Order: sequence, then C-alpha cells, then structure tokens
Amino acid sequence: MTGPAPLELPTGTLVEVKDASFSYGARPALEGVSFAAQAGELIGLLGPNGAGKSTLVRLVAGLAAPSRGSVRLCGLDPATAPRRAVARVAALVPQEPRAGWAFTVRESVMMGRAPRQGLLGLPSRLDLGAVEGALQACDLAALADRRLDALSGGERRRVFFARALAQEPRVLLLDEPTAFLDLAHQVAAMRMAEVAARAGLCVIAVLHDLNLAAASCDRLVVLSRGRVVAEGPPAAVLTAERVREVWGLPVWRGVHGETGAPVVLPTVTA
Ligand SMILES: Nc1ncnc2c1ncn2[C@@H]1O[C@H](COP(=O)(O)OP(=O)(O)OP(=O)(O)O)[C@@H](O)[C@H]1O
Repeated sequence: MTGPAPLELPTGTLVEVKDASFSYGARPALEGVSFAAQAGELIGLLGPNGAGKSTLVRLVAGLAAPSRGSVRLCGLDPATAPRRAVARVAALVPQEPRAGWAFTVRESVMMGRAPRQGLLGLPSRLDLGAVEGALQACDLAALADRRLDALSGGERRRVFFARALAQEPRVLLLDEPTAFLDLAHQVAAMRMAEVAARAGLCVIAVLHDLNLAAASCDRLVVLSRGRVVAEGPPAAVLTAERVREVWGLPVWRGVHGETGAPVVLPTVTA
C-alpha cells in the first residue's frame, strides 16, 4: 500500500465478539454471535438482507452495545470507551456515509485525521502526509481539489475509503464497500481492502457479491437470522447446500479455473 502505514502494527486478535445479542426494541437482530478477527485478515461478512450484518458492524464500531455478551476492539469496550479512543483504532465506512457536499476531496479526507488532532485542529506534517498517502492509495490525487458534490457516486465512495485510511486505524470496517460501483471499481475496492489487510490491518467487509467475496477474502463469516451459521475459508463456506439453505436459492457451484476460488451462479431465474 502506498498509503500511510500504522506506526505500530498490532498482531493477534483485534476484534472479539463473544455470545453477543442485540435487539431493536422487541425485534432481535443478533442472537449469541461469537467471532474473532486478527490483524492482517480480510474477512467477508455475508448473509441475506436483514441477517444482522450492519448491526454486527455497529457493535464492533461501538455505535451500539450488546444486550448480552461482549465486544472487544483492540482491548477496548467500544461502546463505553471515549469515541476518540475508538476512532484511533477503528474506522467505519458505513453504507451511506454522511458527507459535507461543499467540502473538497482533500478536506473530506483530512476529516479522518480529527481523532488524532489537537484542540485547535491544525494539521501537522503527519496529518498532511497521511492525507496525501490516502489520496494516492485511492487514486484520488487528480480529484483532490474537486468538491464532493462534483463527483460520481463511485468516486465519492473512494473518498470515504481514503478518509478511513487517513484515520490510520488498526481495524477497518467496510459496510458494502462495493455497492453502486461498476465491475472494475468493485474489484478495485476489494483490492484496496486486500492491500490494507496485507499491510497489517484487520479488515471486515460486509458484502453481497458472493463471488467477489470468495475471490478476495481470507475468511468468510455467514450470518442468517441474527446468528453465525458458517465461518471459514471461502472454499469451505460457499457450498451449494449452504447457499441454498441461507439464501434460499439453488445454485451451480464451481471453481474458478485460474484462481481456484469457488464460484456460485443461480440456477433459476426470477
Ligand atoms: N434502526 C432500526 N430499527 C429497527 N429495526 C432495525 C433497525 N436497523 C435494522 N433493523 C432490523 O434489524 C435486522 C438486522 O438488520 P441489519 O441492517 O443489521 O441487517 P443486514 O444484514 O445488514 O441487512 P442488509 O443486507 O439488508 O443491509 C433487520 O430485521 C432489520 O429490519
């Protein structure tokens, strides 16, 4: 990665969710979920609509607290730790990030530095370097002075990714990083996630494209109705039986001739 490297790379388990449950009012969204994620791993979080993927990401980011069980993020309880402390270890790119449309790309990426800046918010050399590194890593240098409202949807998603990188997190949480992207940019987004993981970050990405997830991720975690129903390497997790069970869809399951990754294709049309 040409972007900013964390100063001290942690190793081992960075995210640990133990027996966590969460409900929105009376409606359970997660029930007894356990999983752990390590530094250097790219994990794909899969499951049908409403399975609880975004809710799990919100628990890991500390935006909600489990009603039962526990969540640890780099040794912190993310729901009760100071937000600045959480933001120094984890960056979340939500499905629909909030954005100030009048800001330029560079200014938006600089916002990722907020958890590391002093009270006056004046950018240091480190801040400027991190921002330039993130702009380069996300191929945004040529767009740096454009306003966000003058970008395409796909370009804007790259800005949010760059803002998260500029934050220099240990854990990168990506909620549907490939949504609304064309095929080439979907692949580019997953490549950026892979590069971040190879640089030592723990990357957890919510994904709907099973084939893209299988081609990119080290490990897949499948949620269904608020529970983890499978976890492991893509080839072990993405069987035709499991896809039929979890997504309710019969599929042909093959293996990519060049990469060896599993490939699934629906065998029925709507
Ligand atoms: N703010 C909310 N208030 C009430 N219920 C909610 C809220 N957000 C999510 N839910 C419910 O919680 C469950 C899990 O939702 P969640 O968004 O975590 O699923 P998801 O797997 O991310 O789905 P999708 O793939 O559609 O984004 C769903 O039944 C959803 O309707």
